Amino acid sequence: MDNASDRCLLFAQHRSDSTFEDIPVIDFSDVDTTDSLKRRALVDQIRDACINVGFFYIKNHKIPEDVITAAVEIGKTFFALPEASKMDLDIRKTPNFKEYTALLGEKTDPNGKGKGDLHEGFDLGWEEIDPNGVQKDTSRDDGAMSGSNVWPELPGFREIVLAYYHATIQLGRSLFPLFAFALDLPENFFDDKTTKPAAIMRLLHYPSQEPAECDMDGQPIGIGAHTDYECFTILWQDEIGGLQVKNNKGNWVDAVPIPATVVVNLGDQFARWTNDVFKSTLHRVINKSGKERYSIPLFFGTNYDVMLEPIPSCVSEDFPPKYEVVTAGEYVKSRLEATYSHSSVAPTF
Ligand SMILES: O=C(O)CCC(=O)C(=O)O
Ligand SMILES: [Fe+2]
Repeated sequence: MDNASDRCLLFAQHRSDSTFEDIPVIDFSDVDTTDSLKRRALVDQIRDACINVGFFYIKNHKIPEDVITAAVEIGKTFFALPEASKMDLDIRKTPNFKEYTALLGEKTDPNGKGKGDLHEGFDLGWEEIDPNGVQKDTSRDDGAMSGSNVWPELPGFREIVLAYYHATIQLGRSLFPLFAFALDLPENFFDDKTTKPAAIMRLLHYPSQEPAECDMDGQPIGIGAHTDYECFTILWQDEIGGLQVKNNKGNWVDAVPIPATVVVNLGDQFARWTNDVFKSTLHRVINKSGKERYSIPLFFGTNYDVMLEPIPSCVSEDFPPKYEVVTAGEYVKSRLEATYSHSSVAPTF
């Protein structure tokens, strides 16, 4: 393949005509292999999932189970605190979309008919782990979500949550060379674009909804239909279920919980960068299980100042650029502002 048009054709050939009914499960046991055939086999599965589904599960992801369990449990402890103490950390009191969002505080589908999303969340951004437990000033001034984290006064919370955060960041970093390979780019293509990655993590809690509340007609929904804003999301979900992904036919496909996996889905930064060769797929959550649901998405974006311009292998005369070029930070910030804009109390951006 020696010109962009041929490569676009190649990507188009990978696009299957049929719509997906299941989300593929990809085994990452061989992610560090030096065997080029095995690596290519892994990349082929990833390319196929990125072009046709926009979602895949990873099994053998190497995030230690005890690190996950500890983060989930301390998250449950946080959400069980009295509402007043959680509201001390209200996201509207900080300039960079950090800390606590109450039930109905967000409306992830700004066009949705409901009052907002039926979940509460705790948001944090990039922060180094200090072995002495001393909080470093990690504030950055290069875009939305870049300021320092603020932590609840819950013993162990910061260390436990950051341990999960950094284990998941490590998995995220191992994905970029694979995505680059899948796009016929040098494997280090994303290295200089992810030196200060926008890596936003959320602890989420979804109360159960009555089935009658799920008719989408003016009623709240766990999280409204949306695409994610960054390059990709790594999502841990518990065994309750409720995440749904929209396929090409317009049907909602359940992303059923599979033990010992994480879900990866592509976001809008990749869709813009690849001129929609990689899909940023609509998804939503409805928890009608009768039980509480917990999940932890980590949104892995590029440095905020990176221009989201289509990579050459994804544009040609037949596939002209679809999106206006903006920086990654401007894009994420505009989407976050839309998500919170329905609230009666405006955040202090
Ligand atoms: O909780 C989930 O399963 C999905 C959350 C999600 O889509 C998001 O936070 O963007
Ligand atoms: Fe999402």
